[in-house]
Amino acid sequence: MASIAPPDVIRSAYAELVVTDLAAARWFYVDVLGLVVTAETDDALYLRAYEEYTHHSLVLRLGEAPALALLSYRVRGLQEVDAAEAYFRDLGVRVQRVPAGTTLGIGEAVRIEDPLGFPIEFFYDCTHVERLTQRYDLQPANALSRLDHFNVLTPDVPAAEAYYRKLGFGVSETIEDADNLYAAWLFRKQTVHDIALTNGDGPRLHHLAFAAHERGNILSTCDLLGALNKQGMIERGPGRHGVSNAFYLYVRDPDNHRIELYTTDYYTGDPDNPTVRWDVHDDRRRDFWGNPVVHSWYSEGTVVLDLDGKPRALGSAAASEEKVRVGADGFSVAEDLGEGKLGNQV
Ligand SMILES: O=C1C=CC(S(=O)(=O)O)=CC1(O)O
Ligand SMILES: [Fe+2]
Repeated sequence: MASIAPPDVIRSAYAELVVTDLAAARWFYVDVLGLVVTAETDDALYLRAYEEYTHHSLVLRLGEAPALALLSYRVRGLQEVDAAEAYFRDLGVRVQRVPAGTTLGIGEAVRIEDPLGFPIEFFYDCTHVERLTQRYDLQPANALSRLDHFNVLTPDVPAAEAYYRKLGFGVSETIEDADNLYAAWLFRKQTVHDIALTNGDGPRLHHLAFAAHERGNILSTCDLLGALNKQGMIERGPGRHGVSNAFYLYVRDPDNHRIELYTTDYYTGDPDNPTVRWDVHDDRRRDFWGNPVVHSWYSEGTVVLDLDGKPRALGSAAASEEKVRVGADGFSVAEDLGEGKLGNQV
């Protein structure tokens, strides 16, 4: 029997995070990160960045405990929502067809619990709102332009990569050695990724990333956090990634959700775009300048909910990048640490 074609995914479009204090979250995402409020209710905020004309790219919903409630991809038309329903019903995962307005501003959609354990949505129709690209009268120094990607923690990166390749995603970069594939970056839009797969206990969300136009926007967020004496919300960076080449900063929100600010990765749109394969022992892979990758960045993530809103149990990761190479700080494998010598010290 002919296999059923996957839906034509355009890009990672929005995420829904559960936050425990909506006012604190509003302060962080609106007053500090500069996202724009498209709509707000007693228990939810619908936010977008300055280049975005679709209703939102982030929903913050008040709840008991911090969690990821949904990762949502936009597809190329309503017929692709139908294709998603057929494809995933054939795949045998849990599928829900939800009516327009289930999420404010989003049309009819299909929601699944994907094979990796994540709550995923596919939609096309949505409410258009003012695109603020040239509203320089509104933009702060640290303005963000758009949602760029999701990064998820999963215990079996090879299986996850194969699943996303079958969905038509291209592989832009990997981190690997002879024994393991530790991480992979996959795309549908013509940049480095819409989804990154990070080796670790999962399913958990590692981070959501917003793109800025230039490094100065990101440095302005660093300055703002310092001025507010909230520099402790900076987890990693600023720095230059090896993978993706992007300039980056990772911050933790009041519920400890991880947000990356990200700029200047590269075009991946030609059909023969080559995959960049990093050796896990290359200390430039995670930070091109050799800055340390802090332990929390490898180990911490956000709980994921199923379609009934219940937290998913975690599977344990077989391999661990951190055990092989802590990352750009040059710590080498365990025996180097055992002798008290740093892998990169002469
Ligand atoms: O977006 C990203 C691009 C590169 C990296 S890495 O730390 O350079 O591997 C991490 C990341 O997945 O957040
Ligand atoms: Fe990222």
